[in-house]
Amino acid sequence: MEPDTEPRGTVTQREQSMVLNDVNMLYHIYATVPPIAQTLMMELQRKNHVEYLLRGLQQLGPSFCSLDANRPWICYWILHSMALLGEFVDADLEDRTIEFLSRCQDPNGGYGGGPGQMPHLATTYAAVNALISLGGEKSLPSINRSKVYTFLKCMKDPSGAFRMHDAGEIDVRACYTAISVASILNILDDELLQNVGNYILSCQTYEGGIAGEPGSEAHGGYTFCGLAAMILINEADRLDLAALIGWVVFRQGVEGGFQGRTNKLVDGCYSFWQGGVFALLRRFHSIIGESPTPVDQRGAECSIDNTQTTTASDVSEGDGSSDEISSQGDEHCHFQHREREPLFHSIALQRYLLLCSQDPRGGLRDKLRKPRDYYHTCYCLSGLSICQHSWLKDEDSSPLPRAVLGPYSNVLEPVHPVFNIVLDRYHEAHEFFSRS
Ligand SMILES: CC(C)=CCC/C(C)=C/CC/C(C)=C/COP(=O)(O)OP(=O)(O)O
Ligand SMILES: [Zn+2]
Repeated sequence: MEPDTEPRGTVTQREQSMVLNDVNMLYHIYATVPPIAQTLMMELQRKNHVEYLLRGLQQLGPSFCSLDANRPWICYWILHSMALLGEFVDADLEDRTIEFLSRCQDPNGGYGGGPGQMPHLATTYAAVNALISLGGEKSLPSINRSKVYTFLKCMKDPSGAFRMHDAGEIDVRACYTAISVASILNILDDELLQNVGNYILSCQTYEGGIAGEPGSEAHGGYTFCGLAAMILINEADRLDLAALIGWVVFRQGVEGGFQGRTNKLVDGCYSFWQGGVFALLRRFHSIIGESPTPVDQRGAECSIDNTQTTTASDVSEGDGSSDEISSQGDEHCHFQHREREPLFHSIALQRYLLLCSQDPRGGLRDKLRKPRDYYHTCYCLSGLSICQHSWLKDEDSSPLPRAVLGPYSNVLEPVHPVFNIVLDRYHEAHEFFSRS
């Protein structure tokens, strides 16, 4: 038998070079086609994405069994993607979705993966975010907040952390989903808050990122969850933020996309889990009135160019003669306001999302050769929005053209990074739950 030559969970050099070959080949094709074809390749295929999303939502009835314990998630992934694209669903689909999610609500509080299923924190978070993404006067009142509160209290462990479900596992995901739901529904109190920060703190690893549980490996998904929860409970400054920033900046690969953890492949969904960490850090620093130190200040003295279309060659290297991807950043200058530059390479990430993750027939995916799915569609679009809106002076202004790769019509709605809900819907929910 062959000895195990690679540590468990680590990608092989062969897997890594296959991904790089695919990506390099596509970027090379992009660089050699005429400008009109480049524009097409870099365009967000809105119409096809909407068609793909609506097909998924229409299938959510009892016959939809493929992800039976995940149906509130499917609702959230689709409705949030629609909201990012600035689209609404029609009244019939809206009613059916609200009715379906109400049937997932447990009589004792919280939402299960389908009607009659055991309530679970992940599907409770998904259902609440789905209903908020839908918005409107029927959707928000359908959430039984006092019962959700009872459910959250039942999930609270004496240690301060949360369990995913009755007698289920304790982890950072459970802490984030509980705190996120409680916060947006305006039911967060001292009892729910008690000691949750200590648990999250115990999950920050020697690498600087956050793991799912104490002693595990730092991962983008859990780093997002841990930091977002710490911001919500006002304890983010207890984390070693310098180490966390140091960890996350090195998760962006030469392909432009992010990996979830050290020595793993890039994947489109981490555009949000890791890209969202930068948006959280920016938000946190603006709350406490500081500016995060840019890792790369090369753009500091450059002037703004008003070109309407930012092309992928804007991210190519040196004299532009090579199509190969280099691990070095680009030499382009974007803004005079260095305090608002993102700490990651936003244009390179947009290039990865539009060229590699986007399926031109609609939907987005992990990487080339992988199939599209609703999870990746949601988190790739969320990451794209984070990129486009990462250079703003404030959250209400529109992105500058140079911040947007491809035609300006690619611009998506901005998200609230803590909840991953489109900003308008977040404000509507915040207002609604503040008065009721
Ligand atoms: C709100 C909520 C429920 C958040 C979930 C956050 C999240 C995405 C956690 C990731 C969990 C994890 C360790 C995946 C590794 O999968 P893998 O080994 O297949 O992937 P990898 O090779 O990219 O690490
Ligand atoms: Zn993924």
